[in-house]
Amino acid sequence: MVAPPDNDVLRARALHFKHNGSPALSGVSLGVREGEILAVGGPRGSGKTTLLRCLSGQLLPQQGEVWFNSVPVHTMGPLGRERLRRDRFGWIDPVPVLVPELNAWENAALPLMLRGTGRRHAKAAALEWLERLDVGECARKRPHALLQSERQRVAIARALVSCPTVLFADEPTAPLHRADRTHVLRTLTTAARSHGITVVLATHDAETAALADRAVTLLDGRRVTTVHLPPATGTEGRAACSLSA
Ligand SMILES: Nc1ncnc2c1ncn2[C@@H]1O[C@H](COP(=O)(O)OP(=O)(O)OP(=O)(O)O)[C@@H](O)[C@H]1O
Repeated sequence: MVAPPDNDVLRARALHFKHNGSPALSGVSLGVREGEILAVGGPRGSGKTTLLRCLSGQLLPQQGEVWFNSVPVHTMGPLGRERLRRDRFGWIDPVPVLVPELNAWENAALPLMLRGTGRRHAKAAALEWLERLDVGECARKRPHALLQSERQRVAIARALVSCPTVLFADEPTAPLHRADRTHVLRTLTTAARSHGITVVLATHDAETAALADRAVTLLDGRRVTTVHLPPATGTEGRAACSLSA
């Protein structure tokens, strides 16, 4: 087993994963460089979520390797992977999952408190992120009193609050109106770039993928060839298109 190159914070080698016998990933390999925003594109059911779950240690591939820096995630036990996720990774689901008994700032502050940060400091950091995501006024409301789009912004604040090494975002703007998506995505990508957070972003939306530094595309659990295009004037990030399966 050989660790990935130094500039890859994450690397997958020949990943295979089947859900109850049905293939979701069939030999996917990729590297994610430190600090980059990588979009994982592809149509529904192409394996994006399964790939992010394998990369983040939530699922163990049946074959293949996942490396986080020089750590072989695929050989770690459940406790080690749980600790890795708590201490180094952030996660955004397409649908916000918040703790119903906690208000918005307490939800957003959770990752810091789980790492042992004091309540005062955790609250200040959570409030700052809620403000940036335009839900500062919701700080004292519980999830049931929030709109779905507000809950998703709280979930995004929670994912960013601890400045994770890698943030996995699975269709993070799915519950938002189209008009809100660009603002939230820009907040997310700007925050990631300014804090050096590596982002792996699953999306089937080309506009979202265009905010990334690089895009890879899945089709039926396999990577398809990706070509990089130079940055277009007035747009953030670079575009990419897939040529062949
Ligand atoms: N828990 C599960 N049980 C059985 N099959 C599953 C399960 N999760 C995913 N699959 C199947 O695995 C394949 C890949 O699914 P996955 O969710 O990874 O794709 P995706 O590209 O993220 O799709 P979407 O854009 O719809 O979220 C699909 O055929 C899907 O139906």
